[in-house]
Amino acid sequence: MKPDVKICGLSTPATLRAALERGASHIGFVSFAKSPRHLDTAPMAELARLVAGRAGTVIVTVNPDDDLIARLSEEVRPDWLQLHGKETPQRVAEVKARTGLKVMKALPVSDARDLDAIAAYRGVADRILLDSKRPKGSNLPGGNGVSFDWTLLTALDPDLSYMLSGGIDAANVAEALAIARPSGIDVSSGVESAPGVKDVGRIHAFFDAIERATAAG
Ligand SMILES: O=C(O)c1ccccc1NCC(=O)[C@H](O)[C@H](O)COP(=O)(O)O
Repeated sequence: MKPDVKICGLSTPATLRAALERGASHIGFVSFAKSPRHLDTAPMAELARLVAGRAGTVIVTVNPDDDLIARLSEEVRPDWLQLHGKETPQRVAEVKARTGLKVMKALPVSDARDLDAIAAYRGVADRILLDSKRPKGSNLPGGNGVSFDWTLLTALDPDLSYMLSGGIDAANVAEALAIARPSGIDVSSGVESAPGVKDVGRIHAFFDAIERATAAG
């Protein structure tokens, strides 16, 4: 089955259009000042208008306070908020209740024990996103272009609907899908030519690789 595909950290109309034309299910915009992919609210809202019903618009935030959540929700009108910090299950529930938006909760994984955290968010978050842990020296909790051991995920309940992310690109996405069998794949660095610079050619190569992998069964 074809996985959902989230292209994260888009910041130009041309790369956004390429992702939409190739059938991205989710388009991610980053609201985190330290990120090379950060967008202020006004340009984010402008790009979000181009998505308009063609995919789910996701705003990625890290431990956002209520003011930021309100501003992003009102000005950008996303479908999803992705919480990529240390938000508790209670905070996820509160954000959903305050905004009425769907929430994707990112959980960092480096070993099997990290998967224990999933239970507390299941049924609270609308989707779980399993990402690599922040590597030493990085000040970003995501978008680092590093992967983790996907074989850990073979132990998960097959009914868990989650997105796999972290260091995925056109060269390894077939392997990621074959090993982990996630219901969705998320990519950022793997479709960039430099940090924060999305590349139309790499976006096409990424979708080509997914199409080859899923056509092969
Ligand atoms: O992408 C960022 O700059 C970012 C900053 C702060 C929090 C989260 C961020 N990205 C979240 C994502 O969903 C990325 O797509 C995910 O971490 C995978 O990134 P990559 O390994 O670069 O493909």
